[in-house]
Amino acid sequence: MKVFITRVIPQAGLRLLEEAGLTIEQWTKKRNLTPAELVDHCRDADALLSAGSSKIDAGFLAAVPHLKVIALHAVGYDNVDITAATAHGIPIGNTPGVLTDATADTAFLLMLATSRKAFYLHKKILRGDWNFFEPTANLGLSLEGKTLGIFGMGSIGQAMARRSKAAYNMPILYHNRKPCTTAEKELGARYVSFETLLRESDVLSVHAPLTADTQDKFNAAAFAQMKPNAIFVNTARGGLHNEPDLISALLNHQIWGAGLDVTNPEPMHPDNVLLQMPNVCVLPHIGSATVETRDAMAILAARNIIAGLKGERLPAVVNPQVYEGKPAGRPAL
Ligand SMILES: NC(=O)C1=CN([C@@H]2O[C@H](COP(=O)(O)OP(=O)(O)OC[C@H]3O[C@@H](n4cnc5c(N)ncnc54)[C@H](O)[C@@H]3O)[C@@H](O)[C@H]2O)C=CC1
Ligand SMILES: O=C(O)C(=O)CO
Repeated sequence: MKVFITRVIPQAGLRLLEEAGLTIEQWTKKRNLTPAELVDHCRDADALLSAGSSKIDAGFLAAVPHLKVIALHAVGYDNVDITAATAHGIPIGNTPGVLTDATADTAFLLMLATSRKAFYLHKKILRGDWNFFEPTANLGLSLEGKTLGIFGMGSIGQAMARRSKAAYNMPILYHNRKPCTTAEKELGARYVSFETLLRESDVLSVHAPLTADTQDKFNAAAFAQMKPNAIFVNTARGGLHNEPDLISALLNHQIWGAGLDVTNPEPMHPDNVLLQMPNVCVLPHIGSATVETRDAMAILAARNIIAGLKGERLPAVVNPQVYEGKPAGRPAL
């Protein structure tokens, strides 16, 4: 049995696939696959391990309906047409939980770095602009006791809230599809409307998936309702904020700063005006990028592949509907 992998992934995951006796083909070029290349490489594959943002859409799935399983090296699955995959009976695996802490750390890092203009001031030194001490220069904002707003109080949102409350005693507001009793009991978090979240947050951190409902959720109208000293943090997906509207909001001082681990498109062009702004910090989508986390993601993705090829339920499945009313899979391994 063959698995095609769209990136080079950690050895920890490859080892599991090899031990399961699978033939492995990895895409090693330093560029994304074209849709046609992805189809070509999956024609003789039994499973796909997708690490990156390859579009797994209805057209791709119709071209390779024989795939027994698709495992994502990610928790986000906005690049997958889940309805089409389910219609083809293809289980989609992802990697929830194992990357929660690393990504929450990244959101916390961006909150702190942005509040103190850390990335800009570092570049100032590199430019030879560190001349003499001025009590009124290079000033940032304190976080102690400021209000943190979480948009999407799921695993990572709760982890970000936990860190921020522990570190700066920040009162927590959140907006979510439904109330989160865990966050309310543990952190005293308060469920509020989206509008209230915009109006009352001193730091607003985004942790919801990219969906039709959340696409461009943070647009000109949203930024106009935020506090002029507010910091916007996005470690979810770039598609949740409208970049031209964010740039305008920053230039017009409608919000104070922004910390982004995700942008749209990715990678961000080095000439992007956001990279010149003192109160903006941008990272290259490294939310889950620790050795330990990426190993854990690769292992979980490999376990999803192996289970799928055995016709067993995936350890982490996005579309459990594929198992409804289906006879136990024929062992393929
Ligand atoms: N920058 C990075 O490297 C990483 C980014 N991510 C992104 O973070 C997202 C969240 O990951 P997890 O916390 O593990 O997911 P999760 O499923 O635990 O939490 C997502 C939360 O968003 C809420 N939500 C969904 N739609 C919403 C809406 N329209 N309005 C308000 N809330 C809504 C859900 O109710 C849920 O509480 C992922 O979907 C992914 O896009 C995740 C890991 C790494
Ligand atoms: O897991 C995800 O959704 C990512 O963005 C990469 O870790």
